[in-house]
Amino acid sequence: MNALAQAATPLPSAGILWARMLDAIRQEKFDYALRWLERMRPLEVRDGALVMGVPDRFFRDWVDDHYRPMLDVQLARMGEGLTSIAYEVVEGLEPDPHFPPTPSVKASATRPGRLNARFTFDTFVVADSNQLPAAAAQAVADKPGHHYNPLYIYGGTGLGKTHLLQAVGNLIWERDPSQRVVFLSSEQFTNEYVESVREHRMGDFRRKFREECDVLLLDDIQFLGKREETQKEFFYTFNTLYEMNKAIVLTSDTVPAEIPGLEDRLRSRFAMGLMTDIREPTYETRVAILQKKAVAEGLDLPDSVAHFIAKHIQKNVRELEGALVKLSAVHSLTRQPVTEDFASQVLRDILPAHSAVDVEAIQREVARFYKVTVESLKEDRRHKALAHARQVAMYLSRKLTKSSFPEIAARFSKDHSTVISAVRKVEGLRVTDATVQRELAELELKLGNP
Ligand SMILES: Nc1ncnc2c1ncn2[C@@H]1O[C@H](COP(=O)(O)OP(=O)(O)OP(=O)(O)O)[C@@H](O)[C@H]1O
Repeated sequence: MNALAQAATPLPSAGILWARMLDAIRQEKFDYALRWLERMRPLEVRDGALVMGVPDRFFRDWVDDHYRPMLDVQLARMGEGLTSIAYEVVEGLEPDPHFPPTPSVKASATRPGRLNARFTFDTFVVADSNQLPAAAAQAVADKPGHHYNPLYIYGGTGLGKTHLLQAVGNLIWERDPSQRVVFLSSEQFTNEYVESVREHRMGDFRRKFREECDVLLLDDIQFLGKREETQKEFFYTFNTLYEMNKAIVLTSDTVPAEIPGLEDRLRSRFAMGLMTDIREPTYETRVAILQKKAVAEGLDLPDSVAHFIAKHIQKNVRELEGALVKLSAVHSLTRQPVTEDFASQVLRDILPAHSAVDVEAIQREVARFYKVTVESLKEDRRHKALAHARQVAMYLSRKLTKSSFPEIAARFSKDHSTVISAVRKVEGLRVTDATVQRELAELELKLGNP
């Protein structure tokens, strides 16, 4: 038994299993992964799954997107018969004392909630496609409330908006921990508002966002347009903070004028400071990002392989990062040299040539196959056959396209946790149910992915 496992003896068996896994991962030198994994807390073993506590849904999706293959391999290697890792959001989760964090995230215990120490200006690659938003974000962090208030950053998915927003919060807090930095998404703002109304705690809500907030960082404000009452509340929050010269930074997938349902008075206020977009990275930027991330990951990435990946993954920094993490994980496990051939083999699922099919095409094919309508796949009806078709469509969307859980969820008008559980369910059925196995094989053949 290794030292960690011994130290963890008083923990339930989930703790011991996790200690063993972490130890193996440490020996494989997945230092980058460890910064994330060490922040999870083993909770229990349930239904063949090791259930891990995570601080929030964002964290869960990131770990699941980037480290699932590696975790699956480690889980299988333990030979305890566990088949998957499940996650549960645990409010106020702090690093487990049995698994002390690496120095880079040591401060995370007291860092304002939802701020992640990984997203800093140091780890952000500045290039033509993001120069202005990066400089503006830096200016806000240097003198909060004085420049560009509000700063409004918009652009496509996976291009670094959240990263910049977090970098502002981290830098302000690191320089002056007395600054009350509030970071959250507009969905979280909405949820907190609704909960406060329901529980008659509006006083607490207003205190949090108007009085006890020096810097408000609101991510993905495009969702604000959907809720009239929340918008009204946000309007007063905004005005109060603005009048007190408190810094406000907002991100969105589009300009205010194109956010459906957004009130005019908010539109005009969002435009009062600086509005700036992050564009898709150029070829050179993609190579630079890959090289910088490879250094952080401790991966020796030959130029030819960086160029190979940059050539194939063009739109999205999140995907570039995912590719690199996967490459690094497989390289550490197999010790195969990192060449273009190796990269094309390891990344075959995520390189575009293999993902020509999109979610809409999958919905059409699945609907035809199960003799239901595409519309019914997006409804809430729980009729058994319909639910199965919907789950299969979600599973195939995840498997055959490069879409993230939230992107797939949007296409099915569902919450992304619904997509995650659907995918898990069908993954299980694929192993245990011969009929489902046949259905999937046939559908994948039809979708051009034999
Ligand atoms: N210029 C960059 N330098 C380094 N990392 C980057 C850069 N741009 C994006 N990333 C990384 O890419 C990933 C996705 O970025 P992020 O989550 O900030 O995207 P986003 O624009 O907020 O996307 P979404 O709209 O889908 O939320 C993150 O892990 C982030 O660290």
